[in-house]
Amino acid sequence: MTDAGLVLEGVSAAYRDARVLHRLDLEVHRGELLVVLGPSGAGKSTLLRLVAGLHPVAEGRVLIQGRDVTTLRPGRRNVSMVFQSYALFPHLTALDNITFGLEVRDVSRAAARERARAAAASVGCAHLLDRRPGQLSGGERQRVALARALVREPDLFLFDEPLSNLDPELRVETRGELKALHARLGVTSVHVTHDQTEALVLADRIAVLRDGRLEQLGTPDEIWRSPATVFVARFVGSPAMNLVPAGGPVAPEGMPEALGPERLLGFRPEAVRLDPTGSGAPATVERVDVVGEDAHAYLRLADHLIVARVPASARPAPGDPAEVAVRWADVHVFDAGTGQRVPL
Ligand SMILES: Nc1ncnc2c1ncn2[C@@H]1O[C@H](COP(=O)(O)OP(=O)(O)OP(=O)(O)O)[C@@H](O)[C@H]1O
Repeated sequence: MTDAGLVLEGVSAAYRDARVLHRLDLEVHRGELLVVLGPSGAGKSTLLRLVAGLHPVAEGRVLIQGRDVTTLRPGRRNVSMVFQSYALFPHLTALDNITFGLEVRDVSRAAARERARAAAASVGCAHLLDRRPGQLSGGERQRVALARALVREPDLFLFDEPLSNLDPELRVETRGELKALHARLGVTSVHVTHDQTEALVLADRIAVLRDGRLEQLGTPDEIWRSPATVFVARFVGSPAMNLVPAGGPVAPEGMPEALGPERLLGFRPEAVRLDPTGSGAPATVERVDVVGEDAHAYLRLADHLIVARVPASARPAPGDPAEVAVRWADVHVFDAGTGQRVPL
């Protein structure tokens, strides 16, 4: 038996006949913050709901700190879930929302209120306890929802896109606070998002989910530096990694051997150099998007469009000729058929 924070063993889930998770194996270390990252429909929410006991397990087992909870009711799993929608009761004050359900678990009313105040203080909403959800901003509601999750002192936190309803500035601020809170409490956490930046910033490790299957599990550094598949390579990074067939329009500098079109070469926009050295591939600038200090220059090379990230101050103009160079050290190689990374 393992005492990992959470273990999924060959777990499948379905809606009627449609299977949405396929024999997933996943181990989250105790105290770890794992981010499940994937596009819409990948099965992220289903995975969380299944761990919380809100969706049935079709096959396999779920273990929380070594305890098999596969068939346990949600209330018996000692798990706290924070939803995107906050899921607060509109007719109750923040304080009553936080303590709701605590008193039935053999905690006296006074003790429950004491714990609620402490939890609220730790997430900065102690001054809001008398208000109802309708009198709170989105960010304040999210804090109350967090306090409600905290006060239960769970073995496992589940976060279902808790930042997605916040405006960009508040999202960045709350993301930082969540990370600090996790570092302070050290409770095993699974956080679901489709936002790659959120995943890279928050996670100890990232599980990339695609069509109900695990595409890659690794630290943010591993996911960024050695994406296991074309899917991960393109999903993480914005603009997405360029991909061209080997032997095609771009010949990386220092490439040790010639590769055939059964291989794909991947390189990030920031790896593309536009300085004309006379040896790069000739291209034409098709479009330029300026994003503050950065510019994304889209370059046409025969049938291929690749994107370069350059300083806005040094950006080319649409219609300009350009020369594209990439260093071999910046290139990722994938199998064109399977999409798998090819070790070099
Ligand atoms: N109640 C339901 N009945 C039938 N199919 C469902 C139901 N809920 C979700 N699905 C399907 O299950 C798959 C996984 O959905 P899920 O909500 O887990 O994905 P997700 O990765 O969380 O997506 P999002 O980021 O959009 O929330 C999708 O194909 C979805 O259409």
